[in-house]
Amino acid sequence: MWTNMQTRVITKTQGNTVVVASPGSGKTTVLTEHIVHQLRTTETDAGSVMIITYTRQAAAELKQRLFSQTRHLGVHSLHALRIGTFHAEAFRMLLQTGFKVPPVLGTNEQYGLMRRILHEQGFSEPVHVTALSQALTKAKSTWPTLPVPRKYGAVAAQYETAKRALGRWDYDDILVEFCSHLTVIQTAVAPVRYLLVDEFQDTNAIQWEIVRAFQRMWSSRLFVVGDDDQSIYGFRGASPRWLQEASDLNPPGDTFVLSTNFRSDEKIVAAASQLILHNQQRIVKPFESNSTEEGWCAFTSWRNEDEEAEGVTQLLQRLYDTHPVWSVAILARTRRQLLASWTKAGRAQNHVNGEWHTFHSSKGREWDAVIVTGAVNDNPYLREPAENEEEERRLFYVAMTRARHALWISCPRRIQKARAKESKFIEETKLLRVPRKTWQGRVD
Ligand SMILES: Nc1ncnc2c1ncn2[C@@H]1O[C@H](COP(=O)(O)OP(=O)(O)OP(=O)(O)O)[C@@H](O)[C@H]1O
Repeated sequence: MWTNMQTRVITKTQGNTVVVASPGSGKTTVLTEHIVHQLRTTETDAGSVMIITYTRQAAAELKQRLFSQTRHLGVHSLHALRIGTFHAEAFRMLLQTGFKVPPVLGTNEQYGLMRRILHEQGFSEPVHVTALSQALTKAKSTWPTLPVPRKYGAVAAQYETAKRALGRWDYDDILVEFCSHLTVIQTAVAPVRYLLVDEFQDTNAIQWEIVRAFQRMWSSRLFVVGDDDQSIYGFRGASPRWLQEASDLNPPGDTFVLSTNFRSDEKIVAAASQLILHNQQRIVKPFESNSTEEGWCAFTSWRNEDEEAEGVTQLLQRLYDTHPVWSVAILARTRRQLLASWTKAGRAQNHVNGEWHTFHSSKGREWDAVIVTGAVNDNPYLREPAENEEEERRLFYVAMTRARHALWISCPRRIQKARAKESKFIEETKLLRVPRKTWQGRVD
């Protein structure tokens, strides 16, 4: 049963639409329903519609949802929809212009080339390869492209020369080249009359430029959904600013706020709401749970990572025994941290169920039970200290809001033999510390 606000968004057939929404409020669901409604009830030509998702996996899931939802509805034109990431759709359009598009370097090839150049310049790796690649991505996430920081200037120039000599592009070049060839694209490619973008809070400046270019070239209608509180790709130049800007450009009646969370039980929503209130730069919006269940939300601390891993393993075992059909995820801030806890948990016990994800890769997903591990300040697993506290808080918020019924937060007081301090975000959630013995609570 849709809420009134969801119904208004789904059935809107005129003008631009901006949907600003809280976690679990049905952004992706509403976008999918909206497009089905659009195709069923209006003369919209599916070939003139483009839907942008943030990852290839999200594009595949959206396609699957659309096809399964419309199987019995007589919508036959779905195959004509263009669904993909900004990069994939820009690449396809460049190919359609007849422009000679060179092969794009895969990540391993790109890192190999960078490593060779860094080695020749006497830099050490692997930290610098990652840092260089991120610096280049960030520079090219704006339009026109920004200069890279001075530290990387010489090596970045050499990398660009070497790449050109090989006759290759890298991933970041796709959007830069796209923006450089708008005139030919406008005439050679089937117009995009309706552009829909999911996860709009993770748009960067060059992607926003592409949205604006579509509007200039083809007067494209725009439908975007996003949650500024879930903007977590600042290191790639993403900013929640464009969601605000899209909303500001819209007449007030065309911006909608979805505030009812259909995913998480009450305590989880209450704790996450408390946390995100601490961010200053955000669109203030209500956030309430639709669930009639209290749910479970608890945190505890451990002497060290080994003890934490043992606690998590016991919890997983208990969950497996008491709630065998529940989906479970174990989340950590970084991949290295995840690997460390997975190894420790695996060593403690062979039988470990659940999916293991970083906070970033948990985005857009949901599980019945979520265990957030290694919740400390100044996380030693981060290669560079976190610069943007608000983005770190958003990451923690994304992790917490993946849970449907039970959320456990866990903090080791020593990491890699050094003292670690409990994450300040835990206090901000207003959760009270639970003794280790009763941490499992909900499943005991
Ligand atoms: N009106 C509704 N009634 C019942 N369930 C709903 C309703 N709208 C959405 N849902 C369910 O709520 C859950 C969250 O929906 P969805 O994944 O679309 O949210 P989202 O806003 O994209 O989430 P997030 O941004 O946190 O990833 C899904 O399980 C979806 O089926």
